[in-house]
Amino acid sequence: MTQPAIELRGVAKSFGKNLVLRDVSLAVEPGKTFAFLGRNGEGKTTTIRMLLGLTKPDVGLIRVNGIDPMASPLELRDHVGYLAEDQTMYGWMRVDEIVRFVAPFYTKWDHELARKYLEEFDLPLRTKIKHLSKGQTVRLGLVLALAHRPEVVILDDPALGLDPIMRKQFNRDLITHLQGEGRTVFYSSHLLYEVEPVADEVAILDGGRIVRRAETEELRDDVKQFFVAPRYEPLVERFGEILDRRVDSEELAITTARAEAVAEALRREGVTPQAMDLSLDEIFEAYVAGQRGKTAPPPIAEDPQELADAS
Ligand SMILES: Nc1ncnc2c1ncn2[C@@H]1O[C@H](COP(=O)(O)OP(=O)(O)OP(=O)(O)O)[C@@H](O)[C@H]1O
Repeated sequence: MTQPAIELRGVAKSFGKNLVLRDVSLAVEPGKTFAFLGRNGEGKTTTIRMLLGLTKPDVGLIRVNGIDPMASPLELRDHVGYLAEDQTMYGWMRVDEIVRFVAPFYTKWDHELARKYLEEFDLPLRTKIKHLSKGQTVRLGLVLALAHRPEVVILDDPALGLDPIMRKQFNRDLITHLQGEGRTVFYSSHLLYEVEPVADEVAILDGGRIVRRAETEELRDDVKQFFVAPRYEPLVERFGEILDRRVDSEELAITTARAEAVAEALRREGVTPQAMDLSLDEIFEAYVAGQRGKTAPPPIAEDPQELADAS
């Protein structure tokens, strides 16, 4: 087996009494774009800081291109490009100045590539950073993260704060400049739909663990919502991993991660399964905020007429 580009094994991390990561294990194959998803505060940035050797795990093993980030932080720099969630740069520097400033930190800096990216991203060389738009700042961050041709690129919610058009543009830039060159991308986000167009695989972090890891197509096939009479709840419980359940008038709406098994079990009972495809956002929500344990009360109608109709 080839060495994974990124590997975490049994990683845990607490801050005081706050147990943020309980037991995180994952391996990313070289050349893949891996989306690391979780709600705000779930520990995505903490994981990334550990990959960069900035935070020490309490227990567990971390390797990036086979390098232990805590033991060899300098060696790691040459192999990794990093774009932070709120890239802060010296506002008084001009675009060309920051590129000249950052280049000597890397032994493999490619001046020609930096020049090419600056041109392709349409960045104004003589403009001060504080006068760049949010979109231009993110693109400049990308130039600084990529011009040393790192094998592994780590992006921490990079499109946060960009408008939808700019987010799409950012993803297009990623596809053009990273995936074409076979680099490994670790893309952290709290929005599944945002990373879906570029991700080969997604992992969902919740409660300090990876609760699901899959290709996006596989997720769509596996996770569906079924509408069944309440008496079939135990059957669905037996055959499907329940992620969410809600009462919807006379029926139960159950979201399961084993759609095929549930459909088959219902068919065996002579019931034609009513399965609904879910959007990626709904799938993500089911994993991180679903009502698994007990039947949730019906949603409260906000419209007074709806309330009157329901009574
Ligand atoms: N240095 C620190 N000291 C104490 N607590 C910390 C520290 N760093 C992170 N935390 C806590 O760890 C938890 C996870 O934070 P983290 O920034 O890793 O989450 P995240 O998933 O990246 O969130 P977001 O999407 O909001 O950036 C939070 O409760 C945060 O307050």
